[in-house]
Amino acid sequence: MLVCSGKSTAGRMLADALRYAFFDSDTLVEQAAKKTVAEIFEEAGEEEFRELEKQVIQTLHGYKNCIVATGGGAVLKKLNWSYMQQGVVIWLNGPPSLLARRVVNDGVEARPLVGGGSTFEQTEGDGQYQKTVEKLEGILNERLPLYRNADIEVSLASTSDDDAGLMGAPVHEVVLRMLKKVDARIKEAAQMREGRKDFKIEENKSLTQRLIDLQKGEGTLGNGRDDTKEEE
Ligand SMILES: Nc1ncnc2c1ncn2[C@@H]1O[C@H](COP(=O)(O)OP(=O)(O)O)[C@@H](O)[C@H]1O
Ligand SMILES: O=C(O)C1=C[C@@H](OP(=O)(O)O)[C@@H](O)[C@H](O)C1
Repeated sequence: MLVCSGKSTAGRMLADALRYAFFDSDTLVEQAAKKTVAEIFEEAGEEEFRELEKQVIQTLHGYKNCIVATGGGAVLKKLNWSYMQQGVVIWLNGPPSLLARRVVNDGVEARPLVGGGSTFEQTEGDGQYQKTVEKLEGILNERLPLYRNADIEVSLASTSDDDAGLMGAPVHEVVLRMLKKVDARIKEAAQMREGRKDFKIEENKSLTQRLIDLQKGEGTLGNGRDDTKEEE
């Protein structure tokens, strides 16, 4: 979820694959404020940006069948979590060394927290890259416990160890990883729902005995089937 993890790029492709609508919260904030994210940070400050971002996420949370790419700092507001968790939250997890390459490649100016803004001293070449890595490491350290609250974590690591892998896994691979994990999660949830529907307390062990077993750390509440019998 850090900057340049590909939330907008991969999010849009995921939405296309699912035929869902796609929203980019930074873009909606910019449209509402009629300023770029960098200008909002510069002129009104980060807190004002966070407030606008919260309003956008609040507006979007009621929508179904959509993918929302939030800004990397949306995790900072508790209220945003209550909106985001109406859906499935995906963490695109890549190391600062990788993301810094993308930031520098794009130009740091558009990313106020890592490069733009008047407080950041611009340097050339490797110095710029190194500074960006350090900045991202600092942000990641602060946010890691929050990113870990995501429902699904998708690695941005490339499987190729040549130059092509320096920018991370290609976007179609990232989208495939997201689809697989979302699919697995949906199936898991469906199985749990089925299990609950299947629950028959009158069969086999009594519910009281099952609860006693559970308290002792033995067995599960299960679905009413006799756990001691082999599957046929
Ligand atoms: N899987 C990828 N491989 C290589 N470059 C990528 C990948 N995903 C995104 N990028 C590039 O990284 C930059 C940031 O992508 P973006 O989707 O805007 O990230 P975010 O929305 O997380 O800030 C863009 O230049 C984009 O083309
Ligand atoms: O991580 C952050 O705090 C931010 C990330 C940016 O979005 P992207 O992650 O889409 O670059 C943008 O919302 C703003 O510059 C703040």
